Amino acid sequence: MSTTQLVVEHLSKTYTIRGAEVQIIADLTFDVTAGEIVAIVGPSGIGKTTLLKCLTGLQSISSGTAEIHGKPIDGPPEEMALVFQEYTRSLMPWLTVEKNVRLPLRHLRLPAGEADARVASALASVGLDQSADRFPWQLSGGMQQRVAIARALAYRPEVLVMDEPFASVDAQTRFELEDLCLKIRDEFGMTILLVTHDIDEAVYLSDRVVVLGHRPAVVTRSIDIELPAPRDQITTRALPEFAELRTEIFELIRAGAITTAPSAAA
Ligand SMILES: Nc1ncnc2c1ncn2[C@@H]1O[C@H](COP(=O)(O)OP(=O)(O)OP(=O)(O)O)[C@@H](O)[C@H]1O
Repeated sequence: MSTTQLVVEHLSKTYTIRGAEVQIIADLTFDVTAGEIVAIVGPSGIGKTTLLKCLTGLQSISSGTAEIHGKPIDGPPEEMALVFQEYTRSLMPWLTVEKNVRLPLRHLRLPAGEADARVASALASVGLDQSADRFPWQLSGGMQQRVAIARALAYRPEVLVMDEPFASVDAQTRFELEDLCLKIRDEFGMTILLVTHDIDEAVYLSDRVVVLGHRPAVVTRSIDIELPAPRDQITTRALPEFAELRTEIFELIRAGAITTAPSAAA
């Protein structure tokens, strides 16, 4: 039976910019089921990162609600872990890979041996078990992003939230990291919520794509991606349905493009 995990109702967000109230997000309503991969897409500057910040408690919600398992989100929920695009800024360069992955476990007060087991298993899941003693700056960009993902995995969140996680790596590494996401979801039953600019990535990875558009932002469409599983970088992307979904989403994003600069709320 599917369980609704995250419920967003009439969420709006207003920033104060140069003394004026500017509404960025207007009245967003959607939910996420446990174990789903949901991609949020939309034109640049629409408010995708702002939405993730509201859902992860890093920014306050101006009105409406976001709840995880029925609990209002009003600070970083312990059920979530976040992976950002900028892995160079999220990893501690003076700590080894192993110590970076262990870092968020400190406050969980795990029984002896449990932290070691989680770190070892997370590093093995991302294929970095041989690199535990190296430092982030000794690794490639793709490997560093794997460390950031391993750190989130070791924490065992129910929901993994990622903001353009693969934007800074080369195309081949990007495909590998996308497949790693699918593997993580299958292995750990984790829910994944990600923002991406890459429409093909959104279609390839997701069970559902939520398209944001207009200013202030609304959900212009929530599209179920019913492509067959298991997904495969070559055969899935070659399917006619894949091309149809890509075109549909591209047109929705174009139609929802922001045509005016942010302006003060009425
Ligand atoms: N802390 C803040 N204070 C004031 N305005 C902000 C703040 N953060 C973002 N904004 C503004 O909110 C709008 C949405 O920004 P946001 O980064 O959420 O968009 P985005 O869709 O993630 O953009 P992109 O696709 O380019 O990364 C932009 O106009 C941005 O300048």
